[in-house]
Amino acid sequence: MSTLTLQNVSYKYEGSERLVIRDVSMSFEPGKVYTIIGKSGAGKSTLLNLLAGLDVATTGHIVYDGVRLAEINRNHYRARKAGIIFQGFNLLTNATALDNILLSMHISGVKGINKKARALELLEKVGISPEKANRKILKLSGGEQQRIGMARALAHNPELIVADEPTGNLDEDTANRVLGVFASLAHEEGKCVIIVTHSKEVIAIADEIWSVDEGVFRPVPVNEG
Ligand SMILES: Nc1ncnc2c1ncn2[C@@H]1O[C@H](COP(=O)(O)OP(=O)(O)OP(=O)(O)O)[C@@H](O)[C@H]1O
Repeated sequence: MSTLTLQNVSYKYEGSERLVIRDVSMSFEPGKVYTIIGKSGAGKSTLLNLLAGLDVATTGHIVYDGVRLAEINRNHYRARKAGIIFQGFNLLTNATALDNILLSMHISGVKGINKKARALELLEKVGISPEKANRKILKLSGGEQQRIGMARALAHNPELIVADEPTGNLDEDTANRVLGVFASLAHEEGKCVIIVTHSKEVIAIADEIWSVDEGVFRPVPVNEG
């Protein structure tokens, strides 16, 4: 398992002079849940995009497994190392939940396991029954789709899990189930889990809390989160 390190990372969007991430240096370790909190527009999603390899730092470096993300094949990084749970990460709506996951496994080159059994097991973990697994995405609710997105992100057994408001659409019981999955990924399977959230329940499972304000990141004592 590898550490994800940010070395003096700053970022500005193309065409803009304003830094939305300002000189961030921090490390994300395996085996921990991190939450990132902060006001709307503070820079949380921008940071997640950088960690997920969807964009590269304007200055500074993001290093994973000893290599700079800017210098590797980031498609490969996303397909093999990182599991990304974003609101806008669309599922194929005309395919079943199960097929969405099987397709993702195929793209990531998952081999040597019973893929269907693994997909059904992941869906069951996030509370999607085998009956719903065989339904087309467009016949499932927003919260169900969100959890299928989560199962899909976990399908290739990533070391790093990056999630943007993963409990946003969920009722309390379902949110608790999903939080249990995140906690067990970190604490039992040794994954690194990074979650952007406004939810107190999510913050409660964090080992480390970071607050972002105008692109500047600061640690928050866990009991004050
Ligand atoms: N594509 C873009 N081009 C230019 N500026 C952008 C772009 N996307 C976001 N921004 C700006 O960058 C800043 C940080 O945005 P970001 O989406 O990271 O905030 P956030 O903390 O995730 O907010 P929210 O909680 O509302 O999702 C904001 O001022 C936003 O307006």
